[in-house]
Amino acid sequence: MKLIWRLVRLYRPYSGWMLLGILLSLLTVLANISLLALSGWFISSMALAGAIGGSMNYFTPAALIRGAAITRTAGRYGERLITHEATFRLVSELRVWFYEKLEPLAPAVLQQYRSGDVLSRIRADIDTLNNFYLRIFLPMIVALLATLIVVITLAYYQPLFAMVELILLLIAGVVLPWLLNKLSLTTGAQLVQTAANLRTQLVSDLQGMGELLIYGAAEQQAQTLQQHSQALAAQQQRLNRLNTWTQIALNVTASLAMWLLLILAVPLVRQGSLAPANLAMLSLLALASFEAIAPLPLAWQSLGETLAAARRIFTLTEQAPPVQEPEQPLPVPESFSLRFDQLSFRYQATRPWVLKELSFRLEPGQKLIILGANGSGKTSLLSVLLRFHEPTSGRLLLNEQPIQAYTGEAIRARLAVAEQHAQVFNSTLLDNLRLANPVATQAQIEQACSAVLLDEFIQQQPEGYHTWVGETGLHLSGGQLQRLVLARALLKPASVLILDEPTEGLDPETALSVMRNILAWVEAQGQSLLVITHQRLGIEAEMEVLRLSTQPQFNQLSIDSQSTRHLHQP
Ligand SMILES: Nc1ncnc2c1ncn2[C@@H]1O[C@H](COP(=O)(O)OP(=O)(O)OP(=O)(O)O)[C@@H](O)[C@H]1O
Repeated sequence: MKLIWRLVRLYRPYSGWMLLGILLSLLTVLANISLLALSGWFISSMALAGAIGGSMNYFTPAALIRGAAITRTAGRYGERLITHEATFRLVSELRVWFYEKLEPLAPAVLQQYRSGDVLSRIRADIDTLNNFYLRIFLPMIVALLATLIVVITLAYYQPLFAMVELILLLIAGVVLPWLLNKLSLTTGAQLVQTAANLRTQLVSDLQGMGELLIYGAAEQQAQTLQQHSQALAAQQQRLNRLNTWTQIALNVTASLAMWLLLILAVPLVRQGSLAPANLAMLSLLALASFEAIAPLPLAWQSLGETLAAARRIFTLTEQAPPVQEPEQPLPVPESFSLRFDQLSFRYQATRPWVLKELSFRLEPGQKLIILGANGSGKTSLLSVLLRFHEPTSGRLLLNEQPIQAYTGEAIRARLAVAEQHAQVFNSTLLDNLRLANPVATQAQIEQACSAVLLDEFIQQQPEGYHTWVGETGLHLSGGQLQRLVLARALLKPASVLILDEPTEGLDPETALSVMRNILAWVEAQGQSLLVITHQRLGIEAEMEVLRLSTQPQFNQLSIDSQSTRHLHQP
């Protein structure tokens, strides 16, 4: 119930559209019921008038029948138009809402999910939420209102008719759907999960197709995919079978209603307390009213599927962001110092410490290398600085104010970062470079590329800066990709340039030249420079060097013996 209430709240901005959809749908159903009932009355009246040689005014009923037919057609058209418009608007808004909810969770929380899983939630689960209004909420409300109107109409002629009709409508609208729901709830939830597993597996297999072929594991993966597909088909088949049987039971109940009313009405006609023409009208009214009930079994069946999709979406969106943003943030000045003060960090309370009581300082314009072996926590340190993770204890100060006083966005706006496994987008070199600085001039872009020695490669390309880099930069060599990421970071107008393993994939000669050029670049821009690396870069003499221990209990940074200068210690 809580889940349904949360769904209703999401739909609230579209309540006007939804209400109009419900009204049009109710009008259509009532027009259809009236059409059948009036036709029954009209044909019987005409036959009776003919039989006794009497006359009757057939203009009014004929006009009413025509009116009902037109209302039914126009109502159906309007209802489809409005309900689908409302749903499409809602789905597009839902995707944006979901994306906005994901943003603060990236990357810390999203790392716990497979990329295909998140993709599946944003696409298929949100699509499934369509069902809630179209297949569940609307048919239920319309069925309820139509039942009320039909039962009141029948009660006007004979309370017993109303009672019989109500019982049969309840069987068709509540008992049958309840049974179907009970039988299909587990399968419905399994179906959502299996479909999600299948998509996740497909995305992951397509991304890693190269490795699967190299390790000869493609056949095995294909078998897993086949198992998921077969499970999905079996679940869909079971749901379809259940649905077909329910529809049959529903039709039988509708016919039963018509026959029972006929049987109950005949003695009344004989007694003269019911007009003969009303016999056909009331029994056809009873039969037609089941049209309003017909979508209910499917509505209940969709409920399992829809609630499972909603649960998967809400589980993700309701995760607490790893970092709390301040209510009244301080502005981040253009130039600032950073100070780690006895800072410790671990990813979870149950996991080992990654950083332990770390203290160091980065002043404006300072150039610092943090040297540490693999797994010593260099990238984690960067994650804390970028506000992707909260320090577990100790303080990180920006201009001597706790980092929590600033928003993550404002801090990141002042930092230019070339991450170790940075993402490049499936676009041109230029687009990827402009990401860091959309207003960069061509001259600035060329300078940055020349600093990282990428200019020659770009000039050799027939399409120059418009060369396509491919998915995750696949059209580039490892070294070219690394230099593209470095050039992108140089282009960002930031106070601090941070490079994580900047020379990864570069040959020693290129690496040294690139690092020297970067030093000159930050000098010219007046930026601070923080380099984190596991290997010496050959520029240590021109920077301050700190060494990070691999064992967090000895994590205090030591000043590297080979460095020439001393670090500002807090
Ligand atoms: N998202 C994460 N969740 C849990 N543990 C993590 C996560 N990321 C890193 N770790 C762990 O934290 C430790 C430090 O990892 P980190 O990537 O910060 O080291 P590093 O010094 O950058 O290593 P390298 O030089 O190999 O890139 C490692 O033991 C790693 O397994």
